Formats: sequence, C-alpha cells, structure tokens
Amino acid sequence: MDSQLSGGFLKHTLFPPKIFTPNSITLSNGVIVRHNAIGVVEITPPVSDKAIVISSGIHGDETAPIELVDDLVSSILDEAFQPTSRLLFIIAHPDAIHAHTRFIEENLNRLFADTNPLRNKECQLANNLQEQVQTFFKKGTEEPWHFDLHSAIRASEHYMFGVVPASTKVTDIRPLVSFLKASHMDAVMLSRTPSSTFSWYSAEKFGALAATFEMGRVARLYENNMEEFKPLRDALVALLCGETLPAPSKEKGFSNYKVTRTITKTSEAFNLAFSDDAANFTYFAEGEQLAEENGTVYSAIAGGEAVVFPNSKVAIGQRAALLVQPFEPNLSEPLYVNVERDPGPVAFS
Ligand SMILES: O=C(O)CCC(=O)N[C@@H](CCC(=O)O)C(=O)O
Ligand SMILES: [Zn+2]
Repeated sequence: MDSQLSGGFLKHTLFPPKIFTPNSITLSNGVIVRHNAIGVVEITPPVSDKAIVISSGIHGDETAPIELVDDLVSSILDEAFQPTSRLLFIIAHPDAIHAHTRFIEENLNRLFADTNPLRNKECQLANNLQEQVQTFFKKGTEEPWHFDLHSAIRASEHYMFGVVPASTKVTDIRPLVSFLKASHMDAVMLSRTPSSTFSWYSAEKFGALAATFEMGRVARLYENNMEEFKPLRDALVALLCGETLPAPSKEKGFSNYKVTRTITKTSEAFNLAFSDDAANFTYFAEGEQLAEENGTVYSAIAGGEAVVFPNSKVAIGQRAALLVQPFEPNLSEPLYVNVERDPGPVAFS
C-alpha cells in the first residue's frame, strides 16, 4: 500500500509531509488509487460507468462528512468493496479543520463561480479544486455526479437533506432524488438561482447530477455519531459499486421544497427578525416579518415560507437566508433544476 496513505487519508491531509509528490498504486483487485494532491485522492477501476466526486471539509467545522470520506477511502484501500465508477475524494480545507472553524478568511463555498484572484488561502484552494474536478470529469465520458458533503450550523426540522443547485443545463435530476431517498434523507431543496457553490460548479460546468448534502449538525472531529449516517454510507457504497440502491425508508417521509427567494445581506444594518438559533425549515405564516435592512422589510409571501441557513453574520453581498415552500414534483416526467424553469406547483398542507 502507498506508504503516504497507509496512516489514513484524513491523517495525511491534516499532517502532510513537507514535500508532497503525487503518487499511485494499483490494488490487487485492479483498482488504481492516485493521491493527486494533499486532500485529493482519485480512484480508477478497470471499467467505470460513472464519474463521482465526493467532497468534504469545504467548511472546516463540518466534520461528519470528513469522517465519512476518510472511512470510504480506507475501505477502498482495504478492498472491502470494489468501485465500478471513477471517484474523486476530497478533504478540502485542512487549515480550517485544524482551527475548528467554517473558514479562515473567506467562505470557500462561495468561490466556485470562476478562477479567483489570489487574495487568500481559500481563493487558492477553490482554484485548485476547480482544476482537480475539471481534469477528473474531462478524463472520461461517464455520467458525472458530485456530492458535496456538509453539516448544518443549527438545528433543523429535517436532519439530513440535499440542496440541488440551479444551473443553465437541462439535467433531469430524478436519479439524484432517488439517491437521496435511498440514503434515507428527509428532504430535498431545489434552488432557483445560480449560487457559486462547489456543487453548483459541477452542475453548471459539467452537467453533473450534483447536490450539497447536509448531514446533521456541526460537531468536533470524532464526536459525531456516524451510525446516523449509515443509510447514506450504504447508499453511497451501492452507487459506487454499481449495485441496486437500498429501498427508501418505510418509517420516514420525504419532503420536497423549492427556493422562493434568496435574501442577500447588502449592509451591516441587516437584521433577521427571529432568534439567531431558529431551526432550519422554521415556518413563517404569510405576512410575518423575516428580516429588515435599512427600511426594507422582508415578510413571508402568500402561503408562508420556511427559512433555511439563516445567518445575519455573513459577509456583505452574501446570502443571509434561503426561503422555501413545499411542492410536489411530478416524477413521471423529467425534473429539471434549471434557472429558467419552475419545478412545479406549491403544495401546502
Ligand atoms: O447551516 C448553515 O447555515 C450552513 C451549512 C452549509 O454550509 N451549507 C452550504 C449550502 C450550500 C448550498 O446552498 O448548496 C453553504 O452554506 O455553503
Ligand atoms: Zn458547509
């Protein structure tokens, strides 16, 4: 086994050697494991039908995804399962992981719109990751997928959910929704506007079936209860190995939301009208005030809206909250998360 990875992918990423040289090994099952860069491992099986990026650690304090990625890479190295897709595993931001923070200078997950001028470490990281993903997808013609794994800052009415970015591509995302259900996630949220996130980058530039996954809530490394994410791990292994996905949960329901509005903070005067620790998907009835900034009042629209990722402390110019409404997709027809198409009528209970 590659001596650099023998101590584990996460350990190497957090404590890399002074000089890193890309290297690769071939496992006895014919799978090639290439350590492309610190925090980036590429898996190439002899035959592949999908090209799947699984990224974690974009935010340094969201650690369950990092533990999951480390575990999947170890299992492949141990030949515990044999992938039939090309894979790119990423642990993105070791400095932020060491510092137990979301980011050091700038939110990395807002830097995927384009190549960034090098004003800080996050810009460099975003540029490197864009290059890695571009090279990976352009290497083959397999179906492109990207799961960017995160954990929410606050409590949530839905513990595990997927956020599907809106792109200008016409990609039918029903296989992605099936995967979320097979992972026993609680909900999907369809964006309506471009967002410069890592999953948006793969959806927009490569037409990937891409989503941000919210896996529970932030916790210190190794203080996560990884049993909670076993259904996601099982579904990932099935997808990576070309096997039938697990059946959706019989106990849990599955909710569909579409984003109605994005509230952007434009000045330091921005205030949310509710408590800072309100849970994701807290519902506000029509007319209830949500936020205020320099005399502009944001209130819930007809039918009410639920609030997701509210954060008044974001940098000026960034998203301070998403507002969503439930809807029922018609899954007998293609489902597009395209900036120009409404995914379907709102469904109020
Ligand atoms: O809990 C929060 O407020 C943030 C959790 C998180 O990092 N979420 C991602 C979502 C990205 C997307 O919209 O696809 C983020 O804010 O970057
Ligand atoms: Zn995050």
